[in-house]
Amino acid sequence: MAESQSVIARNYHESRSKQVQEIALEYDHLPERYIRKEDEEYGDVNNAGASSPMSEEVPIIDISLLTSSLSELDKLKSAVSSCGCFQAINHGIEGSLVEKVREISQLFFKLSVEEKKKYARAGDDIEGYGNDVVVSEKQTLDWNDRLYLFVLPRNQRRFQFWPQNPTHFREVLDEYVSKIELINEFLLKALARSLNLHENCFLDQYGTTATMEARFNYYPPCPWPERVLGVKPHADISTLTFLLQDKEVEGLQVLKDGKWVGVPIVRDALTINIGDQLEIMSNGIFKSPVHRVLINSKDARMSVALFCMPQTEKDIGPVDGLVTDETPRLYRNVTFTVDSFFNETPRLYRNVTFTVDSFFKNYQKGMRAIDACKI
Ligand SMILES: O=C(O)CCC(=O)C(=O)O
Ligand SMILES: [Fe+2]
Repeated sequence: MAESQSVIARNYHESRSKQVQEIALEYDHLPERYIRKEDEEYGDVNNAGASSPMSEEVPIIDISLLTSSLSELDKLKSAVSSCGCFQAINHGIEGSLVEKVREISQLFFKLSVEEKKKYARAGDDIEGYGNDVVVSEKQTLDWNDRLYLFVLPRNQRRFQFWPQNPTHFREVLDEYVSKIELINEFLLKALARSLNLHENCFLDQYGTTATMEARFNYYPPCPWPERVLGVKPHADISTLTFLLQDKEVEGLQVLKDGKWVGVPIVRDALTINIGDQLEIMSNGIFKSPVHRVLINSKDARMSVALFCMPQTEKDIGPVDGLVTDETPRLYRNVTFTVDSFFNETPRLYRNVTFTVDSFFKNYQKGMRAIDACKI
């Protein structure tokens, strides 16, 4: 009894104080806190460990054609209305910049844990370097270390969390963020046109000082890959998410018609998915997909996600043209805010409040933030 208590205590302490990268080096045991539970899975559990990269399930869209080709626009609409994600090619970001983004991520995660901890997240914060955010003692932890940064608005950046090593980290990230800002705007217009709406209808709700968050993900290999998940099933709270996948190591899956579908690596492509806020704005036509990340026993995997969000505290709701007698409003309005993580006195709004911490709390309980907004 005393022994098992001490094992529990050891596991608990480890999951709080150690990064996954450190745990992965001790090949003798897997802390309990990381072992996945069946009741946290979505979809067909028999399919839970399967990885089936099927490129036809996640369409490749040539986004340079979206202003000139109606068939490409239609292909985009059908992709985001079914699996909710696509692989964007010809996005206009030079290959050399994409490579640099991968490189700064790689160089950062290669630093010693002590060096990385200079940018460590505070216990009650999301921003910074760390592993899974702990909101409950029962929560299963993701097999993932990350660096989380609020990159927009520019005047609210907290540079104490932006690595100075590698030295070009800040410059490269800033350049990449500027490019993604433009693609995000371009795509929001194209998505509106694909529904025969005024091209600014999503952008009008978006506001003038948008929010963007960056998450650099590092997934160490695990000797028991089927017992952990890199990221638990979740949907993003964003409007659009831009993901730079690892160049060689797969792992991302999206839930499509109750089955997990692998998202293959497509050279030079950005993997883009709809987030909850665009599902709400489109009154449910565009789907914010549930997705997760599998781990393997041999190779570490890296990815960089940029989450584009509207200006905080703006009212977000289904756009006028999409609410009709035949297609009634499916969601209440939401207001997106960035609250401190353990804020015990949440601010009240007229509408449902979508906070980053409510997202994490729902996520850790296996629920979706968007469920609270359904009528
Ligand atoms: O690493 C990936 O491929 C996906 C990561 C992800 O879903 C996230 O950071 O929200
Ligand atoms: Fe995600």
